[in-house]
Amino acid sequence: MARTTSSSSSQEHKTSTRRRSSGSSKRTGTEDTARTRVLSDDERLVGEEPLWKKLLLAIPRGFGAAVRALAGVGEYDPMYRRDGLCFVMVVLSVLFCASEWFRVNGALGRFLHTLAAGTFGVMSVVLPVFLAIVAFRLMRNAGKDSDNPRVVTGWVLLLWSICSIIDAVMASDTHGFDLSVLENAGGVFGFLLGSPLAWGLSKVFAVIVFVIVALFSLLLITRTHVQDLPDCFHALADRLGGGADRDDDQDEDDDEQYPNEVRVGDGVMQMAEGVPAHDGSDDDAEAQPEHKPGFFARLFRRKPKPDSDDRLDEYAGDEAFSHAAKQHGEAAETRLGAPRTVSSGVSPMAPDGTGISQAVDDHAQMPVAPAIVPTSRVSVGNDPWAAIAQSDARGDGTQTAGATDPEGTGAYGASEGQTDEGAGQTGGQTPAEPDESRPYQLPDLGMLVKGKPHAMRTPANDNVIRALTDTFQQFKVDAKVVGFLRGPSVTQYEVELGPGVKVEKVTNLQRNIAYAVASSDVRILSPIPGKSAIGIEIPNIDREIVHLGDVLRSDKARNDPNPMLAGVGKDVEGHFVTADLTKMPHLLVAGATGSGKSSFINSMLMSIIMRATPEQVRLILVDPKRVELSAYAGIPHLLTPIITDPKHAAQALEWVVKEMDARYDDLQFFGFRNMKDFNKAVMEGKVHAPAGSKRKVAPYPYLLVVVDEMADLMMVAKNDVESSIQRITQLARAAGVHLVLATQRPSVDVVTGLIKANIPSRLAFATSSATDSRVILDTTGAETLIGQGDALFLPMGQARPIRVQGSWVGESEIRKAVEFVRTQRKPHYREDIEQMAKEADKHTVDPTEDIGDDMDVLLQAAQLVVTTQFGSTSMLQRKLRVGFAKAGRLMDLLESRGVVGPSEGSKAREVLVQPQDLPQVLAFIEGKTDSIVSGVGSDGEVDGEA
Ligand SMILES: Nc1ncnc2c1ncn2[C@@H]1O[C@H](COP(=O)(O)OP(=O)(O)OP(=O)(O)O)[C@@H](O)[C@H]1O
Repeated sequence: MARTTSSSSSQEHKTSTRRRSSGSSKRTGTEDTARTRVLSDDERLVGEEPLWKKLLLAIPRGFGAAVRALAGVGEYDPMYRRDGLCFVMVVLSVLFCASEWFRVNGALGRFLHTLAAGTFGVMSVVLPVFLAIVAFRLMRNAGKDSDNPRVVTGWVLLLWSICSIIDAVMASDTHGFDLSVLENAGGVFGFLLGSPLAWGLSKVFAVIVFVIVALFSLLLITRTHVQDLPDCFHALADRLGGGADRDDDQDEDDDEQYPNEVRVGDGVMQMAEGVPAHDGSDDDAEAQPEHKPGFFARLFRRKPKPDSDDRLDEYAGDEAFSHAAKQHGEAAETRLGAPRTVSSGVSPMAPDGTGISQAVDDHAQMPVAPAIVPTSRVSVGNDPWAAIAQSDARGDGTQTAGATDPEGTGAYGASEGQTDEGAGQTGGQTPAEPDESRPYQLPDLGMLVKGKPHAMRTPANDNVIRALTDTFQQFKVDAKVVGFLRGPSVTQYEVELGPGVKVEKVTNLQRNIAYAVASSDVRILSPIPGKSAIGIEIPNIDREIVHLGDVLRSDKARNDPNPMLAGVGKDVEGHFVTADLTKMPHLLVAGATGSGKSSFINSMLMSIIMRATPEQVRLILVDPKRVELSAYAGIPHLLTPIITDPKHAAQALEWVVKEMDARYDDLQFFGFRNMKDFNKAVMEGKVHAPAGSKRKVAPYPYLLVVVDEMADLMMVAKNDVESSIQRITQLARAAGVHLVLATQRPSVDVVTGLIKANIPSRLAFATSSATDSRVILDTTGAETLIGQGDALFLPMGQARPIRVQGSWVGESEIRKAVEFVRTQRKPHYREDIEQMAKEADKHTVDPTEDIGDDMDVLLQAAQLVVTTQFGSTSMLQRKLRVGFAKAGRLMDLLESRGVVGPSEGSKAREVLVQPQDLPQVLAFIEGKTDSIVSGVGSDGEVDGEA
């Protein structure tokens, strides 16, 4: 990234230098640069204009330039030109108002009347209004996206067709050109087409033609497409006939769209006992009638500019591989290669080398294929050095990571208009009032950024091969790099041993290799599975970004209609990796802070937004960090507003358990083993509601619950969360409910044995220690990952984790896609989830109620257990001098507060909090804080940081 930035800035520098040298040599550097920029802007503006416009404006521009030159005025602001034009139109409007409406009898008045009436006939009377409207429009709308040409063309066409109609009716009987007749008909303007058409076709047909043209011009003015006309008529009929019909339609639409949402009190089949009914009337906004701007409103309204909303051109979250510090300058890079070349004694490279770099160049020019980029094992052949020498001699073709393809951003503009609806939280952006009668459209994959083609070999790889070979030579190990596989972030070098050489001779060199390649993250695989060779994985210094768009556009993803498919990234061989979330069926994502968890969750959610309709997948997003998932606020896939309060999250999980049970009841009732079969049978019309029931049987959507930070939930309501997760994970697969749990604290108190046992698929990003890696993957390895999306992926059923570079999706892409879906449908939230949370809040009892008079002794017990990290009842008996029954009760109280785990028979209980958290624990037991981790207590006395 750093290199890309510096090279682009140096490029800019060169360009400006070139411009300077071609400009006036007398100017100072600063002036000159500024001048170059202004000129180039202006040139760019003129260059973008079509030829006809340039020709048309050549004379006025030339005149203006001459006046400015004479008056000594500098460059003008193009805005003034527009204002000037509007001003002239307003003045003309006033003049024609005087001549046409008040018929002022001066010479100018008469001249203007002759001019207007001669041109427009009797329509000259509307000329002042016409000019005023056009001036008003130009004043309010400017720029490329203003639609001015279309709207002004519409108005001119309307005027022309009316003039032509008048001409056809009133002047076509006079065969010939008679200005006095035309002045009282459609003027010269109408005569041009009106009379000829009336003469050649008959008056009636000419009029019909012009009426059609007039209607078309109205469509142009109102920016209405022909296909929208039925909607317009429908809306008009609604307005005239009252809202009753509309409400019925709305209900029907909702029934179709959310078929499983059983309404309260509509006599439908009840869900299992205790399951809150699926109340379809769950959206406040639904009470408000949909409002689409009317026909006349659109005649004059200002078109919202795509960039007039709150969106930025670029977001901080667009940047992949962000570094806290960047290196600048080229000297450092030059120095890097030089000493090693000398020390290794490798012969200098041939200056006319070809081959390798050529291959790299070819890749650079390769069109971006939507299919899987084939990666073949690059064979270095018998003599790798020749190739290296040649490639280095060329010294080009390096693919630097970090640069995004600006063209790939796609020209997807924001949809028109935004409202406050659906935000409801985090001050999120607001979607337009969606027209839900239209079929739902998935966002176009072209909206996502295209990455560079995968490079199979770069000079950086050759440098590493040289360093490896040097190391083997220096330590007199008979081993040779015979090939390598370049992935986006890591390359696996294949090393073959000479006869009789022990594998340990290479594995023992790990630290020396790390030193030689200047990377601490060297991983040695001995052997590479399925090969008699050792694999050495070394991070690429020129990492590639794996764009989610490329993963989703791959053949593999395109050919899979599964709405729950997530684009994970690329493996070390450069193959795209996708994951079927239904098969996971639950996924644990863990890694240290900054390792790429949130980026993965973004990619996963974006995969769903891009591929699944809200009818197919519904989401519950839990974001205790509050900012990570806020971009998704208001998407129609959401079942509840994004949950940020960990306590409410625990309630939502409970709701999921009930929903799942209800689904099970349904499956049982209809005799299906899982939701997939049930949905299939419903689609084929093989499932019918029992006779007498009004219920419509419809496919169930998948339900995906994403928790961005599990630790926060576990701290608040460990037992509830754990038991909900356990129940969901055990049963959810058949019911189409799937969990994705992420945490940056992969310690045993967060990722408990119970959770681990029930979540079979794991995705480990870089961890800070081998212990953390073991907690997630049951094996080490994640601690050697290089961060920023580098991950070990262990899907269910696979014995060994695969190394992947996670896919990246920028914030701008997320916002575009989110806006696209939000403008189509409103989210239909389930109120019962929120109700459960509210009721739980109401029922919150005094946290110290069950402790009674034992508070002091309980605090002592907590202190003992936490400081000794030993959860033994007999220890409490001894140290606190209490009986067995009391010690047992104290231990149960500690369990209910999440201090110790459940009883494990005669063994001591697991202690779930660390000694350093003792002050928070004591405050929590005393009821001063809401949770063991919360910083400030309910009465504000305790600071969790203490
Ligand atoms: N797949 C990726 N490709 C490129 N860069 C990435 C990728 N994933 C993460 N990064 C880089 O790493 C930074 C941190 O990533 P991210 O926010 O996903 O980490 P995190 O694990 O969620 O951290 P935290 O737990 O603190 O939220 C990103 O801003 C980005 O610069």
